[in-house]
Amino acid sequence: MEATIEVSGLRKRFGRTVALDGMTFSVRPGLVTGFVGPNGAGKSTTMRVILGLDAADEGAALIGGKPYRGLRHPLSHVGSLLDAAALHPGRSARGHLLWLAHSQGMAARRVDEVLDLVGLTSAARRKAGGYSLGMRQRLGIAAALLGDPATVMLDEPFNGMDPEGIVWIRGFLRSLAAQGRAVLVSSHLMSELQDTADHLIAAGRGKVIADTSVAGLIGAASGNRVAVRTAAPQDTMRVLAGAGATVAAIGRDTITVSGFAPDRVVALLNGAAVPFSEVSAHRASLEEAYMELTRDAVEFRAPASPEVTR
Ligand SMILES: Nc1ncnc2c1ncn2[C@@H]1O[C@H](COP(=O)(O)OP(=O)(O)OP(=O)(O)O)[C@@H](O)[C@H]1O
Repeated sequence: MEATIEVSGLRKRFGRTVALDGMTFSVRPGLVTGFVGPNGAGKSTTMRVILGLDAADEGAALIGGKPYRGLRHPLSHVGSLLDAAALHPGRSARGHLLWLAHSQGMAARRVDEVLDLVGLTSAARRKAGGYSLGMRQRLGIAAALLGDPATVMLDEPFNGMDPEGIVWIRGFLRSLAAQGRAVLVSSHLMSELQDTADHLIAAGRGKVIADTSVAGLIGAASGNRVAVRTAAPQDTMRVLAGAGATVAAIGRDTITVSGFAPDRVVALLNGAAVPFSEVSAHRASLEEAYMELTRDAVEFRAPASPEVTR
């Protein structure tokens, strides 16, 4: 079966709340697709509809061309992590997975394989009630992989992960995609998906507001911009905006400049005796690219309101 998810025209209301308002996108094999958007955008509801846990009022969700309920051995087609907290606290990780494997007619050997894949082998016999949220996420991911599915769908898998866990999960998601699987990962923090997602579906108010490759998004957001690192951001902005550049503050000590080549930026700052530690071609972070996409960036444009740069 092909590793794809196709969602078309999903609509769903909970009473007066419109959770899904025509959600439409597809997830392709061999890529990590980030599913992003603010709280309440409809990400979890979409995933629940894909898995047949919620019924849509309208529209269709297909996994490898079939609705979830039409899959004969669902866990071998799609693995999912929706709520890592939903565990029996008295059961060990191994016990939990054995129970799941048994209910699906899978061999116990596969349980040890997935425990190893997610790095839980040494904690496998401890009770899950004592697990940190990060360990529960790993256990949830192990459960998702039990059936060696072509499609993997994880809702907020970075939640509760420590920095080491975040690095691990990024690499892990990349390896799942490299094996040809279709991987859909939701997050409301863009930084989590940095260097991980190949493609991005951005949702807002129950529908898709952007469906784009990450490389294209970052390329477009980077533009022909120059990044300046400086301990004097206000002076830097004043001088460069005064000379006609479009400038934007993207961090405490980083300014981006459009319209000027790096050597012109250096000459202007030197000429005005403004200190800086680095001037380089700018590569937008995923978070920055997303902010631009959703037009949240704070921008200072040259002639518009010079007083803001003072
Ligand atoms: N079972 C439910 N009953 C009532 N309203 C619900 C239910 N599930 C979701 N909603 C509402 O539907 C909307 C979409 O919620 P959803 O959880 O899908 O968003 P989300 O993008 O996953 O958000 P988050 O990032 O917070 O998980 C929200 O307004 C939410 O309050």
